[in-house]
Amino acid sequence: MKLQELASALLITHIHGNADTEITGIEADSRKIKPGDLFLCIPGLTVDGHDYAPKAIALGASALVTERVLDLAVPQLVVKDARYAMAALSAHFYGYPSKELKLIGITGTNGKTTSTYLLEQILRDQGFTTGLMGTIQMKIGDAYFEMERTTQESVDLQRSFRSMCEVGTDYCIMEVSSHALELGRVKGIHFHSGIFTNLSQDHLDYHKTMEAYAAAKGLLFSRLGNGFSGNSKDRQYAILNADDAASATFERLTSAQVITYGIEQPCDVRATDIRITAKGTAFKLVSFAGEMFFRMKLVGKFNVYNALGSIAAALAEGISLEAIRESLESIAVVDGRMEVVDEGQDYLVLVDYAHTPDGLENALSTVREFAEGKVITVFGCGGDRDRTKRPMMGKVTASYSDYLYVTSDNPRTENPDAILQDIVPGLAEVNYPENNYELIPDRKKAIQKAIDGAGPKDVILIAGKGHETYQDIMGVKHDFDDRLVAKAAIKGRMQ
Ligand SMILES: CC(=O)N[C@H]1[C@@H](OP(=O)(O)OP(=O)(O)OC[C@H]2O[C@@H](n3ccc(=O)[nH]c3=O)[C@H](O)[C@@H]2O)O[C@H](CO)[C@@H](O)[C@@H]1O[C@H](C)C(=O)N[C@@H](C)C(=O)N[C@H](CCC(=O)O)C(=O)O
Ligand SMILES: Nc1ncnc2c1ncn2[C@@H]1O[C@H](COP(=O)(O)OP(=O)(O)OP(=O)(O)O)[C@@H](O)[C@H]1O
Repeated sequence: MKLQELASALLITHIHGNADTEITGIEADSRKIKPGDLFLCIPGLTVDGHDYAPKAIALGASALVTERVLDLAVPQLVVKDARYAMAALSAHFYGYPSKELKLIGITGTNGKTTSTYLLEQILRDQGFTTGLMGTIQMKIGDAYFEMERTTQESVDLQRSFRSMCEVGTDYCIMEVSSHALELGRVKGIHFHSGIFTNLSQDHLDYHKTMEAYAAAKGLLFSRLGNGFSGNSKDRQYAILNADDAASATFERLTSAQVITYGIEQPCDVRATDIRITAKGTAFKLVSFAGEMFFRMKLVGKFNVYNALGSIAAALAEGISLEAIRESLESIAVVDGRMEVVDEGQDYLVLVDYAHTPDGLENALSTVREFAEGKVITVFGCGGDRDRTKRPMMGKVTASYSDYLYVTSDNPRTENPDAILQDIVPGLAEVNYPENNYELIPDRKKAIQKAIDGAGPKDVILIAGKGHETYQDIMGVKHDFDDRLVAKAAIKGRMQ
């Protein structure tokens, strides 16, 4: 594509340099430049992409997008906001692929990953070709890719959507993080529907206030507005959790058709008569499409919410309640979410990704409902992330646990002992007895100790890492998988 053609996406008519320069790719990271690429100079939060322009040119970049003219011998598109330009240009370069897919975005503090898998399963069982994007992985056709972030940068998103179109994808289900919404990563993307799971404290290191965090989430719904999805005449849906106060605001922001789901408040898709055991969840579904009993293998009331959001989205696509039930009942586990580590021991070991105060509260209140013995929790808090969450997470775990092992969870560049000390005031807040907890920064030792000390029928919840297979210490990712560590410890104890 010629540079001039690309510039038309931004209504730019003046180009510094040769407007006929051929652009064969588009990239915002100098380390990934290939000859012929347009390099976007993004002023970041840590470094300025303009500083990497010479490196990009040395690797073959044929033109630049800049926020100021650089004294470099390649054509330049000078823009006011390079991030915005990145979103608009990459959508244009890849031919607006999101208009060729039915894209369902899922946002909220907790439950995004789980919900993507539930909805994906329902749609696949109907014979649709699905793509998926989220924290654990991206799926394009039959290929799987590991993800660096929950929601990619706009260039990578558009590229991925184009690849999905090429393999005949009908639906893409993607997690949309608040960072992505705030940083404009999803600008210029046509969403068919949006699902909101819930809102509770997280990521305040970035958003600073809950109001700003909520406003970022709301951007998904304010964009779902014109009643039509891309070029097609399909109706857009905003699927909102009626039990979360933020939904009322999102409902006001959107002009898409709203479908509400929940347990407590009157709504369109509602679960009643909920039963929760260590083996799964049962509930009666009452909806505009009829009533039906569901029996899922997924554990926890929060998974009823995740199921309800997916049921509402699937009903909006015209899928029958019977078919939805069959799909949901076939799902055994979502990677690292309430995953049971079973070596035949007489106590229950669960690995769960809960890493927010609300996520922990949901996971632990569920465990409390079925635990016949003591509840023992192993958990920690991430380094270089929202510090105000730490005492809150301490308070929540203490409120629901009989014994606690406070340990490390990706300390990153922080001192692990200092993070543990930030959690302790939360325990004190609920007068948690000092001899009911131990601070063990070494996560492997903490898990081993929890398992060695468990009695018959006790439940050990190992929270925070879920599917993750590393521990980030000083920016280095060391192999670490809670499930493997727990398995080895259980076997070790049996010998
Ligand atoms: C807060 C945030 O999201 N920051 C993202 C942002 O960083 P930044 O603006 O500081 O960028 P930067 O690192 O200063 O770089 C500026 C520019 O220079 C370029 N550069 C940089 C170095 C170089 O050698 N060459 C080069 O070209 C970069 O590609 C970039 O275009 O742009 C970078 C480039 O795309 C991202 O890597 C970075 O994500 C960081 C790693 C991150 O941790 N993001 C997390 C917080 C995040 O996005 N999380 C959400 C939510 C997860 C959840 O819900 O739990 C997610 O969607 O994953
Ligand atoms: N609907 C929900 N409400 C509250 N907590 C939930 C819900 N669903 C899952 N959780 C808890 O949050 C944890 C993370 O779930 P999941 O990975 O689905 O969320 P997520 O929104 O994708 O998280 P992240 O943005 O950090 O990747 C689970 O392990 C569980 O403990």
